[in-house]
Amino acid sequence: MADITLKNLGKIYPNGFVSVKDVSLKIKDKELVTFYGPHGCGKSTILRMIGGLESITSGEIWLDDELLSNIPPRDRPLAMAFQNYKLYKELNVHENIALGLKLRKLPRPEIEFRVKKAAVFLGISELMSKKVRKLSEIDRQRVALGRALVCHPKVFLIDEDFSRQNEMLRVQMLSDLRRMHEELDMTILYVTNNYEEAVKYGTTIVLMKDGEITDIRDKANLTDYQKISPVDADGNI
Ligand SMILES: Nc1ncnc2c1ncn2[C@@H]1O[C@H](COP(=O)(O)OP(=O)(O)OP(=O)(O)O)[C@@H](O)[C@H]1O
Repeated sequence: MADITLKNLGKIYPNGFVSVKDVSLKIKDKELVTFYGPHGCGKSTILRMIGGLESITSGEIWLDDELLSNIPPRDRPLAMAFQNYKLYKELNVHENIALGLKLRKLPRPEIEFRVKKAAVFLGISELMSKKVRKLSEIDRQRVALGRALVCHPKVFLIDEDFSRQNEMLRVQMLSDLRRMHEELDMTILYVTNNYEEAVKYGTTIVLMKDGEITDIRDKANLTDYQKISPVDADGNI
């Protein structure tokens, strides 16, 4: 289970800027939620607060029945995808994927089982003994996904920033994520400035403006107009 509940969440940066205002949202287990809104509307701040990279000014974040702020960021059952995925280029693919599990001192057979399973899922089984520095960017991205996958995260957080400059990487990552969502039943939160993408991949689309949620749209119930436009009849997001 991985229900996420945001209760009256707020963020004021130290310089006084109010980035997120009183956001409440319930994300159900196994949803793929896309956050869409103009630059600076607070989407990434919400993701960073969930991930523990940013402190919360007010409100609460719950993961199922646990208050997330009680769990140190490194112990949260979350995975985050970022542009710089910190792979060790001189280690091979297997070593990179297994690294987190070895640090946690999991039994070797369990590590082997998880690494193999992730590699098959991501289609990189043939690459296990290759050094990361010899891989293409797409395969490196998959190794990074593999490293997250083997830790069995309940929730995946992705900011589109991670591949803003490379369209091919981005499309590949999104299709891998969709498979992870459909086949591994993961809860995924994805932040984007591209409405078409938000609708294509999201099961729920959260629209934001000026630090607030303005609409929550269920993909299954989108009108023809909402399928192509974030803007309502009054011209607002
Ligand atoms: N450390 C900070 N100090 C002050 N203001 C900040 C800080 N980080 C972000 N902000 C401001 O908070 C607002 C929300 O930022 P955030 O990155 O969450 O927006 P976003 O919706 O994800 O935008 P983008 O699509 O450009 O990434 C922006 O106006 C940003 O300038």
